[in-house]
Amino acid sequence: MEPGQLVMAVGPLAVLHGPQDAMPSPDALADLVASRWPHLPREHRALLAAMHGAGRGGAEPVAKSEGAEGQPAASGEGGQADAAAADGVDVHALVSYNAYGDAYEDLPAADLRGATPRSCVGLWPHFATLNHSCAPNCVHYVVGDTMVVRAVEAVQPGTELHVSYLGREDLAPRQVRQAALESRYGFRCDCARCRTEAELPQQLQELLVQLYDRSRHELAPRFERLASAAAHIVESGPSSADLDSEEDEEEEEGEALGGEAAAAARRASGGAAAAGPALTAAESAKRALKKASGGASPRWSALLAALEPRLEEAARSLHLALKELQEDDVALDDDDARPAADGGAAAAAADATRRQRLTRLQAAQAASYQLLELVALHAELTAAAGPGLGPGLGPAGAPQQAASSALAACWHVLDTVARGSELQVFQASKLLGDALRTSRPRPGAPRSPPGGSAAPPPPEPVREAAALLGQALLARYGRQRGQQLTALTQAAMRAGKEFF
Ligand SMILES: C[S@@+](CC[C@H](N)C(=O)[O-])C[C@H]1O[C@@H](n2cnc3c(N)ncnc32)[C@H](O)[C@@H]1O
Repeated sequence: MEPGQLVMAVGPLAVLHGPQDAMPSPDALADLVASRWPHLPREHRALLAAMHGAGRGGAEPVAKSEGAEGQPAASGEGGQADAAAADGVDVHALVSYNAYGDAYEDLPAADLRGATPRSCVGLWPHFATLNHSCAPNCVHYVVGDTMVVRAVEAVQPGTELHVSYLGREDLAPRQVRQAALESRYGFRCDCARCRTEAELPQQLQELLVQLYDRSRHELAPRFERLASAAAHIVESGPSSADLDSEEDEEEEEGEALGGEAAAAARRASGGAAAAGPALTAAESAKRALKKASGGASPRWSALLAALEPRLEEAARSLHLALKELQEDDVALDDDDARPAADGGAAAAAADATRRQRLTRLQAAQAASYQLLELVALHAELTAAAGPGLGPGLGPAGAPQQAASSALAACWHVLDTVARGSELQVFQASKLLGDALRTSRPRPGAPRSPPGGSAAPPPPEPVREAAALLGQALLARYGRQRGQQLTALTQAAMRAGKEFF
């Protein structure tokens, strides 16, 4: 298969939809299947009964349904569940192992169809035959009712196709990923990425877990405070927010979040593929800043500045550990590093091999994604805070450049473990949006070179960002050309802007 090639586009046997960010519970899906059981065609019952964990008594302990934590046991199973049980099927077990749920369907596809994106939870029997890998060779997403699966790299005959079951927990260290898979799906992951990560020096593995915890529990809450402060500015104007004293700020720590951050937290707890709280809290800080008319206030800038040394300290310890690892390792072996002599097919095969043989450095970078993302967001917020307001501003343009290169680093990490993910598409569309904005001629500047009538070629950063977006779009949506590609690119950029 080639990158972007369609593996399947299949319909569900049962699906429930809800508004975006309010995913119906898997228990409700199990109830639906149980209530319809006596009326299902025999072949559908056979398909369901053949799913992993469906057999009563034969399954491992049932994983708790995602997104249904704290909810009372589903009602209404009654006699209908007995009908399934009489056929030897445990409907709740089969749903918990095989159902797919998402807080929102594919956003660029919904945009292109002019549809309002919905959440969903459903059973797609063909899709449920795919096993998990933490660095999968396929990407999957829902368009309307259809589950779409595409290869994201060249796949040789006989190679197993994998998807990721984890959503944004993909970007956590091995211990976190394995614990999630074990508790939800009852297996211990031993994929190529997990094995590579297990080969990292023990001290580095511990540091990666520490930094992940720190990103989520210490640094992300500070971004939440930033979001609360910006939301406050939106509601009451910059002056009153600036009057808050330092003591107030300390007291606020850990308090209920502002509107934007609370929405982000709700989103984060929405379901299977919802984003991790660290990421959404930081993203919401940026969204809130955008809404704050007049940009950053001095207080907001002070909070941003206070974050800098903490992030820097964490980033420095990671940087030193990775440098040490790099010195120990030959990152790519000679075969992988040599350019392919015989054209596209060989290059594609080399690319697939490289991804399957993730280097230790790549595995360590992927496990520290949460921190890299926060560093990138901090750089972005600093650039957005405007000249003279942000902390540590160097020469004009420097904060924007720092933000772009941090974002590009995130894109490359995603390319090793989450190629074709919506996050990779959105990071690339953000890069392109920023590159286009900074390359836009200033008001009053001549639009084309004096004496020349042809439009100038796009500046280098724009071309580079467009190429990264093109690669992510190819992996996720397959080969597109001409107007279709233009429409898809624009939809991805609109959806990315909405999302972040
Ligand atoms: C949706 S099913 C996938 C298809 C399943 N393997 C089958 O034969 O029907 C999910 C279950 O497959 C198994 N599984 C999926 N990925 C796995 C992996 N990487 N290693 C071991 N077991 C895996 C686990 O038992 C998990 O609960």
